Amino acid sequence: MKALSLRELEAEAQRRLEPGAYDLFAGGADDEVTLRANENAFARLGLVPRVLRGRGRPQLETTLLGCRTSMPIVIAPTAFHRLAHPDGERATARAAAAAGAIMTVSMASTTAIEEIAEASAGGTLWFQLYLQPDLGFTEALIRRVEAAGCKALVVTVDSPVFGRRERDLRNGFTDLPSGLCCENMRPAGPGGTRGPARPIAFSEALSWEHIDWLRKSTSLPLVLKGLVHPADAKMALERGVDAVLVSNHGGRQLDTIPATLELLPPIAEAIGGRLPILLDGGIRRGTDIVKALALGANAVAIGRPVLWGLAAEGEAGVAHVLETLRSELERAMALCGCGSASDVGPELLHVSRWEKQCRTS
Ligand SMILES: Cc1cc2nc3c(=O)[nH]c(=O)nc-3n(C[C@H](O)[C@H](O)[C@H](O)COP(=O)(O)O)c2cc1C
Ligand SMILES: CCCCC(=O)C(=O)O
Repeated sequence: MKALSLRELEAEAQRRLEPGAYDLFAGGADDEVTLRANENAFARLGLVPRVLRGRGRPQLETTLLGCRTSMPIVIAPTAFHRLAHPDGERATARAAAAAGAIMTVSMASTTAIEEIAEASAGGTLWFQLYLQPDLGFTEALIRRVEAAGCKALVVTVDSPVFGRRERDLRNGFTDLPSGLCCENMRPAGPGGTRGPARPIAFSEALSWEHIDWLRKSTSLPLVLKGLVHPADAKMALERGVDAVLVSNHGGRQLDTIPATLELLPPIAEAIGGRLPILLDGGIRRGTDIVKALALGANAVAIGRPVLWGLAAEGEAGVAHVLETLRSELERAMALCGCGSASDVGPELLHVSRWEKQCRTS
């Protein structure tokens, strides 16, 4: 039987995965406060629909950074797809392309970007980058990514150091199993060969100057991933980036960051419509997407659900995730009286009486 919801799909994936791999995908940092907060925030915010607006079937197509997409749902970068399923990132890319959705390939993919691009066969790929202190290596990787046809660089800025994931420490999960590696981290060797994969470096020295350097190093649009402070959103505007992705890394980096949904309104205010805003963290239902759009996001990104689909059924599982969320979003918009994203606004959100009182007192 096909999973009816993304939550059912997670249960199916958990049955299929080694416990250590499940924990690696499911887990967060420290006490996992942020991990839980992301999903809970959606449940706490109510929707108050409009009726009798006669808007017809909701239209979900949209354009992000010049890329057409069938719906405002992007695949967030997640590492190690071949740990979820032997077909790995190729399967994800095929499912995304068939659904007309954008896939963000992780720098820590277990399949090389060129092979993912081949599997994607004309689908839209973005590439996620951890800026490496070795700028020569970073630049060579950017050239690789451009040559493979990726349409944007998603630069992750929330990881000056790696978060502490206690499930992995408890499970002794420190390395990928033999035969798997971060294929994009293999520098070019002589005669078209590739050397052994380098470890991904996390650097506390990264600064806005590196973003300026990146801006000059590529003509690809730049998305900053992992912004949660409105002051940083203003900096992003000044530095000429092309979009921001409001993210707390799915609760895997700094624990106790509030839910991304709660952090979105001040960021949307700071950006003031001048850049597209994406949000990730805890999106599991079509109604979650309506809430993110109502608070100012142009699109959302999904991380773990894609891994659950992949683990459960490979390409067909990822296709099922995308189709489930697409149809849930369409139904939720119809039930809210919305014919397109432009109908989705804060008037649909329920601000409880006690919240109003807290704000005014
Ligand atoms: C297993 C796993 C691996 C991840 N790998 C990366 C990564 O390589 N690069 C990155 O920027 N974010 C990575 N993320 C964070 C996701 O891009 C995204 O921010 C997060 O998963 C969104 O939350 P969700 O899983 O609740 O949808 C990873 C998340 C998970 C769960
Ligand atoms: C070295 C791979 C990093 C993947 C990542 O970002 C995550 O697990 O959250």
